[in-house]
Amino acid sequence: MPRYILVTGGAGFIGSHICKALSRAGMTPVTYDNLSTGHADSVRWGPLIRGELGDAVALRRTMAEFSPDCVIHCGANAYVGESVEMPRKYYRNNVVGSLTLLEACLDQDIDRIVFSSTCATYGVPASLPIREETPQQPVNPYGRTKLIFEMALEDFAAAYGIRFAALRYFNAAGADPDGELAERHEPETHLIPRALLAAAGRLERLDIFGTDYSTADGTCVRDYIHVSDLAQAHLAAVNHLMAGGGSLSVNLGSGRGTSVREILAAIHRTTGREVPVRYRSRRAGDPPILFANTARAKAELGFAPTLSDIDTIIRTAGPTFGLQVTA
Ligand SMILES: NC(=O)c1ccc[n+]([C@@H]2O[C@H](COP(=O)([O-])OP(=O)(O)OC[C@H]3O[C@@H](n4cnc5c(N)ncnc54)[C@H](O)[C@@H]3O)[C@@H](O)[C@H]2O)c1
Ligand SMILES: O=c1ccn([C@@H]2O[C@H](COP(=O)(O)OP(=O)(O)O[C@H]3O[C@H](CO)[C@@H](O)[C@H](O)[C@H]3O)[C@@H](O)[C@H]2O)c(=O)[nH]1
Repeated sequence: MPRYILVTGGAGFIGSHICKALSRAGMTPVTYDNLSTGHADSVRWGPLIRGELGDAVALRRTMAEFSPDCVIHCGANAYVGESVEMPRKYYRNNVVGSLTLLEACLDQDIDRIVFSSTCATYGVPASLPIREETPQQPVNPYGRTKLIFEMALEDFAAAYGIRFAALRYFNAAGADPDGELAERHEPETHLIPRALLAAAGRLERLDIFGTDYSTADGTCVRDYIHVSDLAQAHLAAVNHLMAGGGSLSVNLGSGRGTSVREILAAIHRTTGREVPVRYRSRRAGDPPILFANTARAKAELGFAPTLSDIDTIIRTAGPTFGLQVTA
């Protein structure tokens, strides 16, 4: 009997890497995706069901057809800036759509859910490194929609006996080391792909948003985690729930902070290319420093990243943009 795992957003950047990892572990991912930002040609390891999170009928039909052991819920809108301008879209998709999915799970007796949450739920953290107990005080609509669904999961778990893993990703980056998948967002807003586009001459220059932060070099610090490491953490979470493990909320990061300037230095080191830059003012809503305490991921899921050093992240992402990288 094939073991099916339903992956919403499986055609997206992170979801497609998760599907590959599930397949390698002997499971069959069933992608449920409306292809709003995902790509059909990234769905290679199981069926693609083209559908909306808000479509309760299609969700129930898909669940009845495959009887998945677990749902991994990656489908969402995920641009912080857009969420400030278009909160309606974010509440509709990330809250109403996610609740429609959760109710369908209840109705179809699917009681294991892995959720793509985010360190954006912490807002400007009260202390560093960020622990799971650090107060969650999101500073933008995107982070709030993700926190609302975390709360729904907790309430549904207490009342209806579902079990969940809320995985709070830090900054996903890099690409499949085999070169089968890439980060393909349109528009691309993330730092590393934009910097690589600039290094490759496909973008005139990279805007650096703020050089006056109270960090060592004045630029923002983030915790970059390789997308294939993230995928492995999802496998660990699925296995945890399948083995009867309890609900948990876990940070997924490398545990290290890297500044914007350090990213540019790594690109120079690994590709030999300078990134042409322009200095701009701060981007609204950007916390100065975010990085994870990773102890719980290690203790509860046995998860430790192996590809998340910056040079490996750049080396795996570089070829997507036509850049030669050092071995
Ligand atoms: N990229 C990051 O650094 C990061 C960090 C923290 C959390 N996350 C979360 O991880 C998840 C995946 O992010 P990503 O970077 O791969 O984004 P992505 O845009 O590449 O993937 C999202 C996928 O969800 C699909 N989708 C969106 N709305 C849908 C709907 N209503 N019905 C069906 N499918 C829908 C899209 O078509 C796409 O394939 C998101 O939930 C995001 O909030 C991402
Ligand atoms: O052209 C650019 C793009 C970004 N940055 C800076 O680079 C850092 C990283 O930015 P970006 O790559 O856009 O990621 P975040 O804004 O940190 O958001 C990502 O990481 C979050 C977790 O930290 C997730 O929740 C979001 O979904 C995901 O988009 C920030 O300090 C930005 O100000 C620049 O200086 N220039």
